[in-house]
Amino acid sequence: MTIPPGLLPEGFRDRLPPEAEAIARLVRRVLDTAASHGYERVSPPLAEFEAGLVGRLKSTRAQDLLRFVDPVSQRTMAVRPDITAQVGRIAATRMAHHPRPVRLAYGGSVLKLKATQLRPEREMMQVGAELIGLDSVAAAREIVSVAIEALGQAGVSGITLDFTLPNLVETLAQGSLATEPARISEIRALLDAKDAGGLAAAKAEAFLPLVEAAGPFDAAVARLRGFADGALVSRLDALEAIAAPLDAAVALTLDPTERHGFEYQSWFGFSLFAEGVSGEIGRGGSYTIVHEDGREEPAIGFSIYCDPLVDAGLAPHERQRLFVPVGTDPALAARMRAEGWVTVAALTDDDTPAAQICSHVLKDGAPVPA
Ligand SMILES: N[C@@H](Cc1c[nH]c[nH+]1)C(=O)O
Repeated sequence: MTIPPGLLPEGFRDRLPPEAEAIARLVRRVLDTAASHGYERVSPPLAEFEAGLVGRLKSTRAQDLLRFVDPVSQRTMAVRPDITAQVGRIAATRMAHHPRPVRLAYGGSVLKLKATQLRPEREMMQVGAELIGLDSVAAAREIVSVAIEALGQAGVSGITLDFTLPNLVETLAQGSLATEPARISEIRALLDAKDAGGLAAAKAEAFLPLVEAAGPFDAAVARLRGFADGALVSRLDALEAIAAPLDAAVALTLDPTERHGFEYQSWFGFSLFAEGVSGEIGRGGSYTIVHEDGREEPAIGFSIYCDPLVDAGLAPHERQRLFVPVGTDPALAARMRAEGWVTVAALTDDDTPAAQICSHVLKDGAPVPA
């Protein structure tokens, strides 16, 4: 079968102007915000040995990776589906002796093996920050506030933050809601489906309050406090402490059993949404990095997905384009650029502002609308 020219595999695409620039700018703004809080950039490779991507964080599975045999090393390599695991590898190896906590930031493409209905694209631009060495309330507060500040700097408004407690069900099942290990996955599936009837039929009514509580943060916390389990109470206290300093403009919700996309997160997780954008724009939480000697280290971080934001028309290009006719003094064009204009030089006499998508033309030394 011949592949038509220009056809890309399903889930892949070219970004054209102005979207390619909008993505780059979004990445830049998030990284600049993270840098201003002390997060230094690392740049791991696009692909690496499969073993490096699966072992480091709990529950990344080899079958979820796009794998191939490297003709050079003859070993199985995989394209990264998430940069967090690579940052974990760096922190556990080359930066293992760096004083803790280590603050690192990253931005780059990731590749998912399969698209989802909500996200048909398989390649995505991920940008984020990780704090390694701590997963305390103070660390969570910092990570959540840097994520929200970064989105604000990138021009994203109408943010909703949905808290979750990724390993709560396991904790309760080993504690006050003692459950046989064999039944935990059945109960998890019923909780995922928010199947109250199913939980009752499975004689797991004790977990029902977790389904019923999901919703706006304050009301959800109040409901769950009635559930009064020691482990849950301490997590609710932690969530309240994380939520307290947040800008009132950020809408807060809590879905205590949401775990979709939180395969490796531990006690704390959150998803980010923005008005007018379908699906999540970011996600984060606490997790554990496994070192070479088996030692486990706590960490916490966030990732923002730039594609849905740009697809929704956010982060538009605000600089205006100025058409510079043939024969213009280069020093004048340079002055315009210094003033913030994008200058587009005509290289032939028949070029036009319309052909160069210019909003203005340089005429008699000054910009005038085209
Ligand atoms: N990398 C995770 C989010 C995350 C960052 N740090 C911790 N969790 C994701 O994209 O789902």
